[in-house]
Amino acid sequence: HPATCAWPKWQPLSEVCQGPPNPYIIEHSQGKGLGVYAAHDLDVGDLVMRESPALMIVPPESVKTTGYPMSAVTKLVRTEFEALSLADQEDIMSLTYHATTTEEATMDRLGIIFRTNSYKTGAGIGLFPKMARINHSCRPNASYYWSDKLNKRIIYATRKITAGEEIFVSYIPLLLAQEQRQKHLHRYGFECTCEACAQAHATKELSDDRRTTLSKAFADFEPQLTLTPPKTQKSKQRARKNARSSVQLIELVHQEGLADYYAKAYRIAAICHARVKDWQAAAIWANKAYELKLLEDPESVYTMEMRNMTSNFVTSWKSELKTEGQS
Ligand SMILES: C[S@@+](CC[C@H](N)C(=O)[O-])C[C@H]1O[C@@H](n2cnc3c(N)ncnc32)[C@H](O)[C@@H]1O
Repeated sequence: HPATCAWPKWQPLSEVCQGPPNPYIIEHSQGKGLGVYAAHDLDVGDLVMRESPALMIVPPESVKTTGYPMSAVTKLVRTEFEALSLADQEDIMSLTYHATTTEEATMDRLGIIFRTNSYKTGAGIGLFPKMARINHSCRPNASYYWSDKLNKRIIYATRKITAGEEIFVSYIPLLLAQEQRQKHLHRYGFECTCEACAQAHATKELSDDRRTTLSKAFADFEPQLTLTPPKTQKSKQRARKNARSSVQLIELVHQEGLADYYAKAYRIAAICHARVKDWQAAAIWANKAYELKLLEDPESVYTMEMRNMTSNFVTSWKSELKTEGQS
């Protein structure tokens, strides 16, 4: 390999550098059917899988109360499926599925497989037969994004993963108490026994509290995330309070081990500290968010946003230091 090949860190595959064998293996997972395991140690940001959809559809508009019109989806899926090779069709039909009683009465097996295993891909929904073997955890160690440019879905480690450890993503929103999470998971047909759900009662209550507090805090912060400086005495006071609360938010998200939400919390802290002109803290938090966003998707608008914020806050911090030095 050339010296520039930094596999398995994120890097577009070149013709020269194909990297070592897959960073994952698919094997039996106790009580969960098949699962995906790390073939070697993985660091935060390391690539786990990159896969193009074996089948992709652009669904009709989703209805707020009932979701996608499943009969239309099933029809689209069937058309795409019939254009595939026999081997690809067999691969898809071997995937696990779970159907509700209504689904069993109204949908065919292919439609149900698609519903249980598909993921969003920008404007479409795709089926990725290898990724479809990844099981769910309410405290996952991996996350994903869709790259339009590569036409691939990318799964990367969000925590350190040791060789042999199972790789998990989340199928559902995670800032919910266990009971609500379980309701979301019913459509996949299993009772979750992940490390977050299997905790003893008292620890689980604490975990539920943290998740509901985080959910409310993220929603409360949202309308206040502007870089316009506060003008009135009252809004200055609120901005100072927000800066303190944003640090508590980070502590909470770390305590809960929800790596999927770290960058979101760092971004909030960066903006809140910029509003009170604490440029050093603002720059540090923005840079932390940038580092995570960069690992996830170097080209996303969120990565660019955090890069710009970091550079602006560093500039303000430098000019503050210069002014202090002159006085
Ligand atoms: C997308 S598939 C994942 C791969 C699947 N284990 C297989 O063998 O193909 C989703 C299905 O996996 C199982 N599953 C996923 N996460 C699980 C978990 N945390 N506990 C138990 N079963 C799980 C459920 O049967 C679910 O419907």
